[in-house]
Amino acid sequence: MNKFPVLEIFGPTIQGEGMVVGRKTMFVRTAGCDYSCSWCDSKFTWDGSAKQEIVRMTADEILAKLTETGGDKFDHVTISGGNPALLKNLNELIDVLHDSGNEVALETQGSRWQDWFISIDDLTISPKPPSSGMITNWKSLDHIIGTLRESNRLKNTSLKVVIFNDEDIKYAEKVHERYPDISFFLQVGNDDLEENKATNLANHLLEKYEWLIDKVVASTKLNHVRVLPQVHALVWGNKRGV
Ligand SMILES: C[S@@+](CC[C@H](N)C(=O)[O-])C[C@H]1O[C@@H](n2cnc3c(N)ncnc32)[C@H](O)[C@@H]1O
Ligand SMILES: Nc1nc2[nH]cc(C(=O)O)c2c(=O)[nH]1
Ligand code: SF4
Ligand SMILES: [Mg+2]
Repeated sequence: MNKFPVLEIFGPTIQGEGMVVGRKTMFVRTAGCDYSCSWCDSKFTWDGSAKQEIVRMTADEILAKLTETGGDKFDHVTISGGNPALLKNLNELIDVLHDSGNEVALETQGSRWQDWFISIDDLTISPKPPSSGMITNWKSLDHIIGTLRESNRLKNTSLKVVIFNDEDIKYAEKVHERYPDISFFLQVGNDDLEENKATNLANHLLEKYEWLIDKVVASTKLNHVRVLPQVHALVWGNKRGV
């Protein structure tokens, strides 16, 4: 069996973002990313600072740890990172999770395709706007969305763009125009990753949320969309493992 680099296994908690926001879920966070977003809230997955915490685990070992941590208090597992789409054999984990009665969600940025995307129940693709410092490879994104469409998986797929400024709004409009039939989410960007008091962060992020709502309401190109904050950031602030 293949081993996967795991940085965190936690929960049950709620999915704080996007298409299944509020859903009770466990999290598996893999190490390693092909991007380096300026505002990444999970930099420890790729900047080397948590290198000694990475554990190489088989799918069975991950399920055992999920069960040890969450008991029988979960039936949904979200895989995030880093970019879990760097892991070619992750189908092994998805199969083990499905076989044990779980639904499986995945968070990725849309830079790499994997064949196992078609077995994900809740697939979130989060292309990165200009504020991240990353450049979108539209060919890759077209290929990913096109393959999901041909495989009849668009019902299981969503796009989620994190917004920090006006340029990011323009980028979100472009993404939504390019893939109009995919469930589309705009998410408040957290620009204060150092704040360690949850209530201070919540007050700040709620102001950002109001700004984002105002922008989307005023846009003629963002109609069939949803606007959300990171609910976990409102409740627990910048705490890790929630
Ligand atoms: C940490 S990433 C891991 C998965 C994948 N690498 C990706 O970016 O989609 C999970 C989600 O958190 C979002 N995110 C990261 N930093 C953020 C921040 N400072 N504020 C709001 N959302 C953020 C990402 O855009 C992504 O949708
Ligand atoms: N509660 C909670 N919801 C989340 N949604 C996406 C997360 C992520 O870091 O990928 C995340 C996370 O870390 N915690
Ligand atoms: S793609 Fe995701 S994990 Fe990678 S740097 Fe950007 S936000 Fe962080
Ligand atoms: Mg997060």
